[in-house]
Amino acid sequence: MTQQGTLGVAVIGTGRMGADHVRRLDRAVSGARVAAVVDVDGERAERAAAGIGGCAAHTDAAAAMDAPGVDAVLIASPGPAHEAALLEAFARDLPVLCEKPLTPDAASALRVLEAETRLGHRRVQVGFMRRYDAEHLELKALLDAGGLGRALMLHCRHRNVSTPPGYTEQMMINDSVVHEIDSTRWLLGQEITAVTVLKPGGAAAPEHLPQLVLLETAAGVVVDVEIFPACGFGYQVQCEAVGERGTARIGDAHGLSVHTAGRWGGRIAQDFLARFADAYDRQVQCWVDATRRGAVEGPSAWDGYAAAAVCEAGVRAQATGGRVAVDLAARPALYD
Ligand SMILES: NC(=O)c1ccc[n+]([C@@H]2O[C@H](COP(=O)([O-])OP(=O)(O)OC[C@H]3O[C@@H](n4cnc5c(N)ncnc54)[C@H](O)[C@@H]3O)[C@@H](O)[C@H]2O)c1
Ligand SMILES: O[C@H]1[C@H](O)[C@@H](O)[C@H](O)[C@@H](O)[C@H]1O
Repeated sequence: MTQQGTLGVAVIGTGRMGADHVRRLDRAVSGARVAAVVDVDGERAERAAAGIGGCAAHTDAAAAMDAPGVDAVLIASPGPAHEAALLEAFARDLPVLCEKPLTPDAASALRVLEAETRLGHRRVQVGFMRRYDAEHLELKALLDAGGLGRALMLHCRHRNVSTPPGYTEQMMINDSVVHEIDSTRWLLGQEITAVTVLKPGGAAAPEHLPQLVLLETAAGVVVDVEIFPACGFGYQVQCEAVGERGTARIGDAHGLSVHTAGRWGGRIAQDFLARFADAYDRQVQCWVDATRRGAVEGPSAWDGYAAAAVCEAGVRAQATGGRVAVDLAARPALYD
């Protein structure tokens, strides 16, 4: 860190999410600066570094981590590239904020977990940003206080306007429902034990049509998630908790509601960058603050691994049409 204690961050991957984090670290977050950016596409890295004083552009993550002034790493490359970057960061004992998913499958997530366990201390915060969203925090506080009595069900909806090029059916689980998997574990404080996937329209449902993902938890809570990856009209993340003594629901905010000329209506966010802007800011600020104090907080590598294990069961449930039990390794004491 510099004399003033400013955290020098290397951002790996400067695509949609990485570029947004570069802007956030440069302009919205206090106590940090972008010391280096990395992208396998060198021109993209150069564009991300342009205008940021003292920020070097690299095409190799290891070289960026060794550059002067780099104290911490933010990984925003695609999921399959996360394991290699995490292991490079561990080799240098650098703190990491890693975008979700920790890695795209349970075996590689377990390797990361074991590598961090060998270090003997936590190094990773995983980018499950909903844990920093004001509405999700309010719902969590209500559930923790027992405001609904014992929780019994969650009804969730996760809708995107359209699918990006190369989107696959498995990405509905690995890329999108992974968020509901993490919020279920976090909101309820329970592991998920089984997954079933139902496909309206038949087994050969194409990847732009909605699916229903059913999660069962260790204490018998049932969670249904509608994942609709190309709904066409907006980006929606909704969750209704049902307890023994009442219900509570988040995600309905439409901003300004206008009633005029026999009609009423509001707006719907078009993407996650708009809907979760405050949550991303809070997530990165909390990571910077904790890192400057020498602490590691927030969603852990265990949370990343557990989510990957549930996703793996979910992808199998998608393929088989059956109920698939989640196979979870024992939790190392580091994550108690
Ligand atoms: N938390 C959220 O809401 C959220 C939203 C979107 C994406 N994400 C996550 O962020 C990550 C990036 O997603 P995106 O939408 O920005 O993808 P993207 O395709 O827009 O950008 C990825 C970038 O990484 C670069 N890249 C590829 N391999 C690399 C490597 N080995 N080293 C360095 N750079 C590499 C690519 O050239 C590209 O510029 C993914 O893990 C994704 O799941 C999270
Ligand atoms: O990668 C994105 C991102 O993680 C969003 O938060 C999620 O809502 C989308 O469904 C997913 O495709």
